[in-house]
Amino acid sequence: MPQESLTQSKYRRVLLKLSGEALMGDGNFGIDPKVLNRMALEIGQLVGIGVQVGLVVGGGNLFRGASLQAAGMDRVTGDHMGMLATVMNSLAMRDALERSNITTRIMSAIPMSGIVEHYDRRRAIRDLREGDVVIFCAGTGNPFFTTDSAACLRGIEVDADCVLKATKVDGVFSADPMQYPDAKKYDRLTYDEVLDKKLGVMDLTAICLCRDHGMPVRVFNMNKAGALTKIVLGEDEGTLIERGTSNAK
Ligand SMILES: Nc1ncnc2c1ncn2[C@@H]1O[C@H](COP(=O)(O)OP(=O)(O)O)[C@@H](O)[C@H]1O
Ligand SMILES: O=c1ccn([C@@H]2O[C@H](COP(=O)(O)OP(=O)(O)O)[C@@H](O)[C@H]2O)c(=O)[nH]1
Repeated sequence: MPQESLTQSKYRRVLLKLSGEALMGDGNFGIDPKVLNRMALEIGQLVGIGVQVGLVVGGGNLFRGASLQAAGMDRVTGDHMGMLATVMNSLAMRDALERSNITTRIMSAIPMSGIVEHYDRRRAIRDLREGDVVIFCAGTGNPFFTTDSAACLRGIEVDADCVLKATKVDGVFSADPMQYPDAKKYDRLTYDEVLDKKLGVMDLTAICLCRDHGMPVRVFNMNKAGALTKIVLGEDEGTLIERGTSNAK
């Protein structure tokens, strides 16, 4: 790991959350290989400057328990399908990363011998220290949770400096910017402001977990080329959610 590079970056270790929907690109289901390759490139830039990268990939491009339930399926079965969807996305992401010569491990919350390793926190930390990208798949392993919560949980467990939530929008807004184009973007928010204002960018369980453990979360637009690298170099991209004061009023 290049020591002089490490001094440039604001973070030593990050937990990056990619939504499953981001992997669809312009499609409305599945995985777009062009998007995978672009993300691998961006993640490779982080690894190149010495940042340790943990990754959680969502499953919403394939299955979501809540949508399957709305179509009549048992919720827990739907959530199991959603968690398995995150495994498929993670396999595709590892493939893209390894084609870019980035050593990558996948650890699953649900044992899946022969396909991926079972999650082991100490092993994950060792692998991160060695510069491998570690993808945490199958969410938390439990129904009724989301991969946002899984990302925050794993981020806290492996002692990441920040959870970086990649989305389709530029940060956290006063209302969903997809529905309300006039919504105001926040640069900084406290956890309690996100909860009090019910800002829907991340589920509330995830925000509560981060609040209780002081884990900062930065929400940013993954479609902006170079945004991820700017963030680890300390630039003010997107919205930072953390303890303390804000500009939200
Ligand atoms: N207050 C808000 N600020 C920003 N985005 C919001 C807000 N409320 C809802 N959203 C929506 O949340 C989405 C981000 O969540 P994400 O996990 O990336 O998507 P999804 O849940 O569809 O997979 C954005 O695309 C945006 O439309
Ligand atoms: O700990 C978890 C994480 C995910 N899921 C299921 O997996 C689906 C896909 O995850 P998510 O919706 O978070 O994906 P994203 O929105 O990031 O694409 C969810 O809808 C849930 O059905 C779950 O049951 N438990």
